[in-house]
Amino acid sequence: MTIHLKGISSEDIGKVTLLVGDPGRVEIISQNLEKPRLILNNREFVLMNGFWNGQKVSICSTGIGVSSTEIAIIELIEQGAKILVRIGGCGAWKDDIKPGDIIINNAMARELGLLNAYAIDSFPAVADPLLIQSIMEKAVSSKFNTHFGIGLTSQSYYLGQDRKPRIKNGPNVNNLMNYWQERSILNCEMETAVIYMLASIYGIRAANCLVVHGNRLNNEWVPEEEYHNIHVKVTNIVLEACFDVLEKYN
Ligand SMILES: O=P(O)(O)O[C@H]1O[C@H](CO)[C@@H](O)[C@H]1O
Ligand SMILES: O=c1cc[nH]c(=O)[nH]1
Repeated sequence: MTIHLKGISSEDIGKVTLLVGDPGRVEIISQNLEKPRLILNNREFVLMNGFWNGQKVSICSTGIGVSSTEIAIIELIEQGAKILVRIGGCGAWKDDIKPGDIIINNAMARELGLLNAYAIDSFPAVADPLLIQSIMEKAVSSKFNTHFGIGLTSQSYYLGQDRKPRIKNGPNVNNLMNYWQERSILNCEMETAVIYMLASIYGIRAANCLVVHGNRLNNEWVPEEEYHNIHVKVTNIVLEACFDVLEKYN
């Protein structure tokens, strides 16, 4: 079942698999690992593995959005991935969340029909509670401002995230950001719901730990180099949390 993650085997998958959207970020965060090794580079999918405190970890890019993420997750899980954590970027939709802060989402809202090849819309997009708790504790004791709550996974970057390209009105998007703000949504990105739903369907653990790339209300964004450095630090926080959960609960 590795039509896109061509030729990988269960040997390539670590005890923990970190997921990023951007293929370029795989190598950046692999600097946290000992003996980092490139396993695969095909289309939007880059897979590396290495060791963290002697434990095997893999890092895989999912590309942007639902379809490429579904492909990566199915192929990783079917090759034995048991813990998936998305370390990615997001936009904050709440005024007190600053660029460079961290957001951990316990659940995701999403548009109707997302993953309806797998389950009807009432199926939840929720994180593993133990993993989320552990990541939350590590993040809070780090120097980062950390926020916790429900986010939105959108299938669109422009109109579906309340941006205004030349076409300013779609069938469902009037006051979209305001609609979700009134429902206490913290942030928006494009992959987490897919990961949470497929992990729940397969009975494995998943969580996220996102870096706020920018605040959509005041349009402040983190400079690119700082943004990458934050992802590197977040990777260590997440790995500590995952291996704590593995040690306590297996
Ligand atoms: O920072 P990454 O992980 O690439 O993710 C975010 O950035 C992309 C949009 O620019 C989407 O994939 C969104 O979820
Ligand atoms: O606003 C943003 C920022 C990062 N990723 C998104 O999908 N949206």
